[in-house]
Amino acid sequence: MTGIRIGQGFDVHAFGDGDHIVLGGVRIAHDRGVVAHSDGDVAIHALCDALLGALALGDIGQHFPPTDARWKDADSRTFLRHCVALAAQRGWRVGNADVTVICERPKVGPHAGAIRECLAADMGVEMDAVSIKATTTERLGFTGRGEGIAAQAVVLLVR
Ligand SMILES: Nc1ccn([C@@H]2O[C@H](COP(=O)(O)O)[C@@H](O)[C@H]2O)c(=O)n1
Ligand SMILES: C[C@@]1(CO)OP(=O)(O)OP(=O)(O)OC[C@H]1O
Repeated sequence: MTGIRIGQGFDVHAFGDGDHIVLGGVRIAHDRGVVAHSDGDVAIHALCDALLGALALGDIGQHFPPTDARWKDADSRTFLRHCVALAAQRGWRVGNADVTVICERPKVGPHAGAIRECLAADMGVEMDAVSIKATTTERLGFTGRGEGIAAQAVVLLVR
């Protein structure tokens, strides 16, 4: 078996009532919340799917079914640490990860440092192995209309 694996993930949640969102494990004050079974952390959900993809182990909904009451309002960091443990059990560790968040608001840039710190801790890597970026869609589409937030992630696993 070769010494590297790559995976990618994508997640979307609709905005709903609330006064904050959780992104990359960090609580960010906002005039909307997200509609989700868990805490609705799109960055971590995309990262989990990237990890599970690299491992060819299905997707987040198969490991943490939205029909399971255990995951109601769950802290998504639990999911991320579980996916990293699944990788470790198979001899893999995270090489680096790159996440793009897609929304008009909130601004992600001011929180990037805290998010990278949080994700790096959960993945057992240095902060310089974790990238978080953000983009608007120039007011186009569902993110552009402020209806929801999306994230995509790419992860490299190494032996
Ligand atoms: N939710 C967001 C969206 C964007 N940013 C930062 O603003 C820059 C410009 O965004 P464009 O969509 O106009 O390219 C972007 O490069 C990010 O640095 C952000 O922090 N949060
Ligand atoms: C995270 C889980 C947990 O039940 O539910 P949601 O918070 O709704 O998030 P989603 O991105 O739809 O992934 C599915 C589930 O695994």
